[in-house]
Amino acid sequence: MFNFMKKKPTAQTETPEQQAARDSAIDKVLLGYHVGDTSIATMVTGLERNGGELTLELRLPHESDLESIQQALGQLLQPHGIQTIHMNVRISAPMKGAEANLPKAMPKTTNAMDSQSKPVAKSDDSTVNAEPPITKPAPTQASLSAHPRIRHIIVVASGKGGVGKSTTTVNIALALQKLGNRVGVLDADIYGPSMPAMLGVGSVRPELENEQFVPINAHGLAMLSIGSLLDGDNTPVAWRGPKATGALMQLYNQTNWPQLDYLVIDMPPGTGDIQLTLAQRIPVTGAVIVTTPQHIALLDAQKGIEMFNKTNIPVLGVVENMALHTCSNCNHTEAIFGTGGGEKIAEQYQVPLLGQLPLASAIRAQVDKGEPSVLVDDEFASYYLSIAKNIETNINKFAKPVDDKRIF
Ligand SMILES: Nc1ncnc2c1ncn2[C@@H]1O[C@H](COP(=O)(O)OP(=O)(O)OP(=O)(O)O)[C@@H](O)[C@H]1O
Repeated sequence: MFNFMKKKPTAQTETPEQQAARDSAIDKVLLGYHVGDTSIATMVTGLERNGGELTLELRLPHESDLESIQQALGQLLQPHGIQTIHMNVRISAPMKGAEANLPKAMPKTTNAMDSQSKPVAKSDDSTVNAEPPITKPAPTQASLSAHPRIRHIIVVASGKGGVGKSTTTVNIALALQKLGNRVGVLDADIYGPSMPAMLGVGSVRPELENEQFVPINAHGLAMLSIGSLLDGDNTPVAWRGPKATGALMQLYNQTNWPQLDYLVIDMPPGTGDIQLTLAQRIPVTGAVIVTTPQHIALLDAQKGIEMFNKTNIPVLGVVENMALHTCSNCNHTEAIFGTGGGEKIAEQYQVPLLGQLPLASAIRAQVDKGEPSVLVDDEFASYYLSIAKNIETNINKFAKPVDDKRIF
């Protein structure tokens, strides 16, 4: 089920349970309604509900019959308490050379009770009007409510792939658990979901309970990965745009997360649309940026920090991975890539340097075995524990305001 819900604080008297039930019913309607052969849920790029008022952002195929979509959704959603639907529609450009008679835009507001709604405006100018701008501003972090059962959401990001983000995520999550916290992990790395293998649960599939995913118990962590939902072994997922963000939002929203002190999200590498959308839709307490000492990785890390600054997500700090080399023969540790990269970036952007990690074949060997360093408490566990302690020290000042209606 797709769920793009952003709950706005309203004067409504819905309890969180009622909100969740209504949101879930709306998701089902969207999932079950098809445009051509495709569920309209995959065309939703934004969704917000405020009581009986629903705002949908949609990207529809150019041949869509907007008027009948509008009326059908109105009728289907009315039994679920939706009286008004606001729709902002982008129409995909037609195939080159195709005849087109594209609608300009949906009427801004539709009364779902009114089956005699006005015809959709049409335009003959397909080139100019194929992509009418979305007029609604993107959601901001300040407008997102905290998850009812999750105290802190931490995203672990890197501007560049292969810097050890997932290895660091899994070890930090285990370290936070070791410090006495209830911890969940959401593997959002659609390009190479590696959490299940790193936690030794690669072949386990999550169960469904009341149409919600039940996270996999991975050494005490509540883990869910886009990889756990794929049949293939290590095939990178080439999803893009709304489909990817829709699937990831579904993992976040449609999962029966237990009571958690921390949900650690392993983000896809990079600073593109998917990362930006996730950062705008999930109520994040703070971001951890993983980088390596090499200059190019640092430049990419800067892009990451700038993206989080733009979306008003506090950067909890930078982790410099593979900063030191530990010789597997003599255990001597040395900064073979030079020193000071992480410190420089931390200083420049006024963010803490949470820690520096050695490049050590044992760290790789442990995650390859599905038994990360912190789990087996090897000589590298203390580095991750120290980072987790630094995160704990910093995080409370960034905590999201707690909703009065929280159910714990
Ligand atoms: N500190 C380290 N010492 C030695 N090897 C490491 C270290 N950190 C990560 N690795 C290894 O580097 C490789 C890449 O790590 P990882 O998959 O965590 O990176 P990533 O940034 O998540 O990659 P991607 O962006 O492709 O998902 C893995 O083989 C991992 O075992």
